[in-house]
Amino acid sequence: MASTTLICDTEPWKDLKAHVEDLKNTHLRDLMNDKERCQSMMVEFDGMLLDYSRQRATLETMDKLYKLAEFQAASLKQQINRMYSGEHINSTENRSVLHVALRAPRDAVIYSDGKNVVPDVWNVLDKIKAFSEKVRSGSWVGATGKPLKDVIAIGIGGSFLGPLFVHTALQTDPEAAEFAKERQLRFLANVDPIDVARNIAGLNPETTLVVVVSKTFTTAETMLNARTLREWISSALGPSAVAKHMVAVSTNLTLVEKFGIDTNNAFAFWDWVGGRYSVCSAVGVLPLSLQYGFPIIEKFLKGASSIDQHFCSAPFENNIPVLLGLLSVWNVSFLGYPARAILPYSQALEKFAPHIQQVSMESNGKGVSIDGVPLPYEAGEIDFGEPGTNGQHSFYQLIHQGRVIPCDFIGIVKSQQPVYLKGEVVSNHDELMSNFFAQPDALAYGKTAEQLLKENVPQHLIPHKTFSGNRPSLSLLLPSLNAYNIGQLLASYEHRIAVEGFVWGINSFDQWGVELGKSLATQVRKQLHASRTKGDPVEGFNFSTTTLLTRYLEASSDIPADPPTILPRI
Ligand SMILES: O=P(O)(O)OC[C@H]1O[C@](O)(CO)[C@@H](O)[C@@H]1O
Repeated sequence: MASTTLICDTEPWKDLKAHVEDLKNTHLRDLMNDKERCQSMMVEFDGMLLDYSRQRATLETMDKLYKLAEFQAASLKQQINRMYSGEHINSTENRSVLHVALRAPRDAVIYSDGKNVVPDVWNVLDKIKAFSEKVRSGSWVGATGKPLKDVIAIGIGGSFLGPLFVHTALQTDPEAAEFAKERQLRFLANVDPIDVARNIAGLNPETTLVVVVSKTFTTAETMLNARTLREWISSALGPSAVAKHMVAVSTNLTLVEKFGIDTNNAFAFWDWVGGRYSVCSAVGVLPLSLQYGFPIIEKFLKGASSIDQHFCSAPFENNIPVLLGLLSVWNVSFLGYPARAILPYSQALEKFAPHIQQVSMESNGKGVSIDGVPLPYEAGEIDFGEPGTNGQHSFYQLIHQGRVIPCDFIGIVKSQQPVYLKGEVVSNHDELMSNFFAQPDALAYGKTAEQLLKENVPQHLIPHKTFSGNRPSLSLLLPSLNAYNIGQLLASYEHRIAVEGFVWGINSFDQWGVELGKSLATQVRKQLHASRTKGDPVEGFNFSTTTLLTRYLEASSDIPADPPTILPRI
């Protein structure tokens, strides 16, 4: 059990604070000259290579970080063990945190509340396998007897971002793409009717299966979108078609049934799976198996499981998620860099940063310790990112010469879609990877005024063309980007974020911060209804909101009080 002492009051924390001073005058240029240091800052596991030599850290820094992690207030190893053994480490919701069980081998034993949950996990996986095979083979057909070749998955937040990331990453993997021929998978997340319009554009309800994904089955956006697509199906095919065209993924099977979905076609998961950690549950596995077939998705689960085993068994100095997590704590809490850029040099990973943004910011964006004590230090970080090289032509200017933002460069050895053009200097993937290798050095070394002078740069441009360097980054090199590697990448980041939260002494597995906005929206929804249907004046809001709401209502007063059902048409 972690102690209630705040980590910032411990000796290892204070020691690290003091250690920042030792590094103040050490430039990354100099650190990079120390080959022995660089060698010890390369870690390999299961084909993944992590190089963190471009962090503003020495081997002494790493020792101090390990000490911090081992110290009683952080007790990282113990906390990891508590997670794997199903203790209720999500204490504000009194829940275990067992997303590792979602990808555990069939014969693994993982307990939550005295029960081995692995057989339940595999019951659902087997059910998904059977169902997805029926749909994919055409033995499950729609209400008019046509096979269902298109899937719309409705869900938001954790019930959307992870599956979207994996789908986007698999789309161009030749093996996965082969199994997805003639099929489409789309994601409807935003309650904005434009998202509905875009999702149904070009689809025929007769050949479409809708998967409603919601842990709670109460999320306002998801439920309105689900009712909208239910209407889209039933207005085209009759209400009885819903049973053939809508299935659900949820922990709340009672509400699934109430909604009108046959619970035989509902795929369960459990309250010990946090929404943002649910991509390996039916939340991701069902839509992805419908698109790519279960065997491909099983490989993804195996990749994640490989990292799960590594995370709970490797010593800290060889443990990729632990190293990633500790370095993030170092950057945020000691070097004072509040943000992190996630920069995959792979277009297939274009949705990785948005997914990790939720996993990280919803997990660690907390202001109090796990015991409710206000934190005297900042926890969490601002995550953002874009695939290289697009990011280079967007926000890298700030990263090179403006603020210091530690960067994660993620590179892939073998492209999913290689292109070679006769006569070109390098292949297209080598061109991409040239940037992957160049950017970290540009950030670390920079360019001095002396160098510019030697290049005869005019004096007045020297300040503008100088790069201070000393900007930290890390590089992660994956052998390829198939389902297995995608699983590895996902689990590495999930665990990294847990490590950060464990050290900061916060609860990374609740998300109370999303509640206030939701309840205020309920009040606005009631007002809009009352104003539109009974002409009630706007009441109970501050001046600003009253003015905005009144303007909104007045400017849209042509909308009838009780309009007929209208579905988008594009
Ligand atoms: O799966 P549900 O219950 O619809 O919730 C969707 C998302 O909403 C949140 O509760 C808050 O945004 C997320 O944590 C969750 O992933």
